[in-house]
Amino acid sequence: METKILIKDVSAPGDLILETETENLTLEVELPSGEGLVNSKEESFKCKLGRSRDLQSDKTHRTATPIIKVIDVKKSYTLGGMEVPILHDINLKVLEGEFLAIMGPSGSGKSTLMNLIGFLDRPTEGTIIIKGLDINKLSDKEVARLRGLEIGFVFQTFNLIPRLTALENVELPTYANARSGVDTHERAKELLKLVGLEDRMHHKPGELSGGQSQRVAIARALINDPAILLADEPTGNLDSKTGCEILNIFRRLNEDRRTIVMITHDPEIAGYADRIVLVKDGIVQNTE
Ligand SMILES: Nc1ncnc2c1ncn2[C@@H]1O[C@H](COP(=O)(O)OP(=O)(O)OP(=O)(O)O)[C@@H](O)[C@H]1O
Repeated sequence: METKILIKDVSAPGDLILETETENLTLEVELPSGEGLVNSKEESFKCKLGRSRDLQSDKTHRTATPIIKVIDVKKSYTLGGMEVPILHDINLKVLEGEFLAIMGPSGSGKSTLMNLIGFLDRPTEGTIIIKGLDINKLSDKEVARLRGLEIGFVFQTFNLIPRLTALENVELPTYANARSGVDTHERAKELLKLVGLEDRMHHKPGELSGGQSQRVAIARALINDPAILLADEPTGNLDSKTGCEILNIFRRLNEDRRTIVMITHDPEIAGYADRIVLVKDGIVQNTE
């Protein structure tokens, strides 16, 4: 039996919010009953690596508008008084609704690039524009707010707070930034249901498996309904089956219009994305 959820009003407390603030669209999401984005009973959700034909043909949610623009960006670190260049003249556009994989060898600058895209760091030179806003023209406070509302992060090591429950971890970002009119407690519960952790809400990270922890991290990343999800080796600490389930969650989120940028060194995992860019020695080797 399937449950149909019709999401109409993003402002009503308790609603599952899957829309951006600016695009007040009606959206239908069909989920297997009680399973959210994860179906542990396997049937309706095939865990298969690689792009499915359906995925490639159904890209109606993608627009031609770049949501991320990286323009002539350089990044250096100062080490022992010396400036060490890490990224050289990076130019990259990510379209709204796109699923992009960034690949490259260890030390090539992938995480550095992701930190810049996620406004966790500022470029030494060049411009980064997220949703039309130029980081160079924003104060630290404005950058923090934009990051808190529009960007969700998922890391290889989950980065959950050990003494907080899954539910408390998911709610945590809303103490710093939250969208007005949203019941964040209810939304955190809905998101945990969505990732299949309804029965683990009150467990602490030490009582969860790696896959469950990563699902909590994904729910946390979605708590403020960000337009962009940034994932740095999200399956790096997981076995292949669990990693595959996480990738399927990303795929569903992307089908629901979320822009995803994922770092990976694994070509098979990168094959899940719409497009792959290669970073080598601090240079983007291909932009298409
Ligand atoms: N805060 C920092 N200070 C100095 N050097 C840094 C800093 N962060 C990263 N680096 C250096 O920048 C280079 C690129 O690091 P980065 O983490 O971006 O690579 P990566 O491609 O993500 O690697 P990996 O796949 O191993 O995670 C490395 O040589 C690293 O030592």
